[in-house]
Amino acid sequence: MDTTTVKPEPAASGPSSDETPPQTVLPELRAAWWETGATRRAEAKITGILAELPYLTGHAVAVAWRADRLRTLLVGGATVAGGVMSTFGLLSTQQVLVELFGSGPTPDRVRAAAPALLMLALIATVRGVLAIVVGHAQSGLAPRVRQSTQREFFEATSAVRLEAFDAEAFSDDMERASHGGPNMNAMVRSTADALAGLVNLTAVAVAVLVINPLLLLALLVATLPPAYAALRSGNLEFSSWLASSVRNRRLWILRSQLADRNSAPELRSYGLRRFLLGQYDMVMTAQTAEELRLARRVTLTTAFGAALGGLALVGVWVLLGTLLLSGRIPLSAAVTCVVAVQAAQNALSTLTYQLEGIFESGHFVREHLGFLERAKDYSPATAERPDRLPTGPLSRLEVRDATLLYPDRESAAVDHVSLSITAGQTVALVGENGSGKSTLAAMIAGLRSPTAGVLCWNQTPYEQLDQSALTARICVVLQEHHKWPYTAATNIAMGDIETEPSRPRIEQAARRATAHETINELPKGYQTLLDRTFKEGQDLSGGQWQRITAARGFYRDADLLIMDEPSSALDPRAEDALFQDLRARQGVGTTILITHRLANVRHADQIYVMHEGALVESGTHDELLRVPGRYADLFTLQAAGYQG
Ligand SMILES: Nc1ncnc2c1ncn2[C@@H]1O[C@H](COP(=O)(O)OP(=O)(O)OP(=O)(O)O)[C@@H](O)[C@H]1O
Repeated sequence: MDTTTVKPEPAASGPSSDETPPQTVLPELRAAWWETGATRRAEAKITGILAELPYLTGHAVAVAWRADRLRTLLVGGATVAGGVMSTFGLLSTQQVLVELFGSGPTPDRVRAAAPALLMLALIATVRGVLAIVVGHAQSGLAPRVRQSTQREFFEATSAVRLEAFDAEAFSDDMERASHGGPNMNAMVRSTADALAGLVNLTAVAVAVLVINPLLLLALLVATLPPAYAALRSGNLEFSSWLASSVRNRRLWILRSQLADRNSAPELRSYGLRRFLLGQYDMVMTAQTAEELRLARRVTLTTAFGAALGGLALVGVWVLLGTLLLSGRIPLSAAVTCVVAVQAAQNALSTLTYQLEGIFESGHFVREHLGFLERAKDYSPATAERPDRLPTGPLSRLEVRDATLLYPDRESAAVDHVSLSITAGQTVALVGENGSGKSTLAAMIAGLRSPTAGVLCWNQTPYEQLDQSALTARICVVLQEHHKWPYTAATNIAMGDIETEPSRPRIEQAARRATAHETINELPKGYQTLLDRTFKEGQDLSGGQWQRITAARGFYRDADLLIMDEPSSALDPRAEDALFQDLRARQGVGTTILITHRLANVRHADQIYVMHEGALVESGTHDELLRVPGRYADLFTLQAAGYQG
């Protein structure tokens, strides 16, 4: 996009050395959700816009019809009726003029024109009422259209397999499709308004035809060239708008560096002010140059359009003058034609504007529909298969030669891993960062499917089991937990959303996770909203959130509890309490623990050591310490740190 070479002032460019080449080209921004639509509009030819209209308007009508038939009928019916009224309005205007331009004394002429004038007033009133009906029906239709479209979208996003979110294209698609609701709404509204413009234009043409067919020629001369110019300058206006919005996005990025609380401490402590101001100058100079270039082209095209409109009007006057002088039309028809031209130009500008709207919002509607189709590729297709087996209580869990390769990654995150866990055992997964522990845990939890190999619950492969029944028997406390914007009580009770929340059970889970005191100290105790977006909402520290997350895990009371780094943010006392509780589960429930604090896994029945996706060692703590290996190395290293 931007290839302008703009060097920052040396004084303002901050640290630069031979190894760091000066930044001479602005880096491309990743496309924002709206950019694809706007770029498409900026590049579209008029024929391209017109070619898309039948499909888009047809879809808009179908969506509106499904959302609310009565209101759709009202909008369509009242719009057409309004157009019919416009025809009668013009015919009455002409009648008034015929009477006023007739012969005889003025009072007689006015009296003769009175019925047509009354008719005009009546038509204006009916048109006003019809406009209110259309407006009312449209406002009722809008929320229904938006709601049904958004629900469709959320149904798809909440159903797709977790793997979908690994695909970059899927996330981008999802971002763009998430705007389908408002855009579907806009498209339905634009379609209705375009219909109004079209009906009004037709109404004027019909009236003009009835008055004198020759006037139709004048109408065409007056309307077609400006319509062409309007659609053409639309492209450039879009390009110009795009350029300014890109500047705004760049500015927004810079604001997050120069005027933000989070960056403020580092900006000062590293003395980054001059460097960042230099970046600001570089970005804005290049961006402004691009905008000015486009502004010049927009001015030229707009001037061209205005000149075309002016020429068309001159053409109309010349044509009318010729027709009048040759006696082929009366004066009243000529004056009515002038009124008709005005009305037609208004209708046409509404029409072209709405066609642009349909095309632009239609792009996002297409994105939305495309996304729903693509989401089907990620849907758990077999989840509802009737032949799936129920999941009984866990007696043995097996991972057989399981491998998982993330998209766009060369090496497997989990590489041919086999292990087995017996009910009641506490098992630990340890290893360096990125060794595949969380990925393996996600497979065991049924959140991810292996690329190769199988996982079995009591000898039955996962894919033969009823998926929701399987995940109901497993609880995962994730390393990257989500901060749900609900009360503390709900945050815990969400661990078992299918059962009625029970306060004693919530408190018991909180106590086990050492969260009870923390919650009681909040302004509204368990009823405190844990999100500062809400009035009286509170935020918690990282460790306090971690306690709530652990409590949610305990609340579920599942056969298998998987805890991925449950204590990384806990203070030593809370950590000790948590692991004592987990130790008490040993022999009663099955637990998989992932942690880097190896002292916490000493009591595990089995420790699996992972390295670069593979399982490299296994055994109890004592067994693993007896032989030189990764576990012994890591443990000794950590222990030495504590001994000082
Ligand atoms: N969603 C993902 N898409 C692509 N690669 C991923 C994704 N999640 C993890 N990885 C990669 O897979 C490998 C294993 O990651 P994983 O999170 O399982 O490691 P880990 O042992 O749990 O690490 P840590 O101790 O840091 O939590 C890493 O190389 C990581 O970069």
